[in-house]
Amino acid sequence: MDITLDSKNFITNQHLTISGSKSETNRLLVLQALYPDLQIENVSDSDDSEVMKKALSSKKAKEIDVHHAGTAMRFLTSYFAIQPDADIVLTGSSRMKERPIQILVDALKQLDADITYLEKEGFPPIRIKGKTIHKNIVEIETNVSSQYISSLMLIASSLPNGLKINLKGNTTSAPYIRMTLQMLNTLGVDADFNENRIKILPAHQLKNNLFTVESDWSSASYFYSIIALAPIGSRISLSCFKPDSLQGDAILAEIYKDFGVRTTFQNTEIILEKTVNCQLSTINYQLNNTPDIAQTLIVTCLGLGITCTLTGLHTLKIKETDRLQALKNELEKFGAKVAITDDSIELKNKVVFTDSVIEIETYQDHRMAMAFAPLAFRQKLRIKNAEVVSKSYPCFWKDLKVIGLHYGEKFKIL
Ligand SMILES: O=C(O)C1=C[C@@H](OP(=O)(O)O)[C@@H](O)[C@H](O)C1
Ligand SMILES: C=C(OP(=O)(O)O)C(=O)O
Repeated sequence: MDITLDSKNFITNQHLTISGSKSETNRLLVLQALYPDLQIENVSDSDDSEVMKKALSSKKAKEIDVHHAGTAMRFLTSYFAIQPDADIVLTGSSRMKERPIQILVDALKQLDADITYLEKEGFPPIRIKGKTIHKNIVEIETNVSSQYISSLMLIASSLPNGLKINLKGNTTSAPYIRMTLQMLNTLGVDADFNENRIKILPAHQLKNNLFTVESDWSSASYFYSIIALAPIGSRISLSCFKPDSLQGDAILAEIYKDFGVRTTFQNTEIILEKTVNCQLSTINYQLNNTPDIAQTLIVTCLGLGITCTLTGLHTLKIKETDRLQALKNELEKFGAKVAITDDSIELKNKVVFTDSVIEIETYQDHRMAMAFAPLAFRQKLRIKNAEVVSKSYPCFWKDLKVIGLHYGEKFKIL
């Protein structure tokens, strides 16, 4: 499905409820499989969480296909490795077969797990024969994906001897590791993280059995971008969010001040309001902690006529697509000059928007579709394969319609 966007009118005072964080949800689903008394509120409606639920409930399956869901692939690898009756093949989309998993598999093998590669060494699909794991010390590299570390942390308290994880190298996406740690602590698991050591004690049961998931800040990023590109006075409220978020992407409230967007917390809502026009001509961000908002940010900059350099992005090449290359390809369609390296992207000029329609390819990446949508304030867009958004945000197009963004004939509610 393609969507044509042509947005002229906008917006005051609309409200949206954003679904639960997919990162928090997918952690809790693993923990719920390990501690069945756990109850989860505000579960994510994302495809990635649906995939996770299905995988964890198909006890007799011989093969599980996680499609594009990175967290499901990584978290389920550890989960099945410690199920004594499991003998399962974990596979995914063709892109998933290009997303590395060796660092995690090697760490689990240090613990005596039985995992083999079925196609290419280091990549899914993998065969996992589960067993009881008695070892309790592991060393792991941290500069490729934080999901490997979270994956080990999620099974740690279910191991008879708990787990000590020694982290090696420069940690990428660190807030996601802290999210896992804080969630374990909130549930009453004894877990701590000091310098480069994580220590988690065994727990037969959880002390707290209810967890309410905060809504998804990465999903909120697209509304930050919309408000940044909208006229002064535009405003939208989103729920359910907390000032003391576990999600690193909550930094959006700070970052978007630079673009004239004020965030006010009111009970469980955030109110985003465009208060001033952005006076900046250029901006730099180091996004090693928050890779998922890189696409949103660079598109906001293009829309506002701000040049920018985003660094700390080496992991973007191994996400749903090579996001650095995909951004370069699509931004250049607007006349942008874009330079990429292995870990950065630079937008070098201000572009002139026109009356023509620009077609955006989405590369099977939900965030390509959602990040470009706010540019409808500047240029008519045709977003190809718009249904990709369901990986994290199935109601995205419907929600844009609710807040008054208008679409061409091809618009359909998903
Ligand atoms: O743990 C998580 O929930 C996630 C960690 C990050 O991945 P990396 O650690 O691979 O960067 C992030 O990009 C992804 O969307 C979700
Ligand atoms: C990178 C992402 O997800 P995952 O790695 O879980 O596929 C994402 O949602 O942007």
